[in-house]
Amino acid sequence: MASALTNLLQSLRIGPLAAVSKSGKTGDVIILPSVEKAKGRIDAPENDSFDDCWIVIYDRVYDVTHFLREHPGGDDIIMDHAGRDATIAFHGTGHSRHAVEQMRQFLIGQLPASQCIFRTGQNKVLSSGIPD
Ligand code: HEM
Repeated sequence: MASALTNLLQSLRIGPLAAVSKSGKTGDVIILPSVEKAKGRIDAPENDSFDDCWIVIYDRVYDVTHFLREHPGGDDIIMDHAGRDATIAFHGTGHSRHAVEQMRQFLIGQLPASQCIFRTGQNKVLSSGIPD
């Protein structure tokens, strides 16, 4: 029952990120192979604290731990979405092109294809304005 509820919350994108495990099986966040620093952190279960903060925006996973305190909109507003999907909040704020460019440096991974709602399996974005 607990897992059915977790699945429902995750499909609504309001639950915590799927646990990241070493197995890399479906349902896990896919860590970009090029991101060395992520490797040692793969066991971290939640990634929702000031010391370890990941958010999802447009199906991509960002490690914003070191950006939190520099964020022009404040750290608290990002912490409201820590370990969760922040797409609606990010989009609703109407971030500039500069903000979208800046976001790239924090990219560490992507949701599995089955959980992506802004991209096809071939990683093609489904609408303009979404970072490719
Ligand atoms: C990696 C992710 C993020 C980056 C790189 C980022 C970057 C920025 C930047 C550069 C600005 C200045 C205005 C602009 O250029 O658009 C800004 C403002 C703002 N951001 Fe973010 N942001 C991120 C995530 C978020 C999230 C998840 C929220 C959640 C609601 C958020 C809320 C805001 C708000 C409310 C402002 C307006 C601040 C003001 O004008 O007083 N941001 N952000």
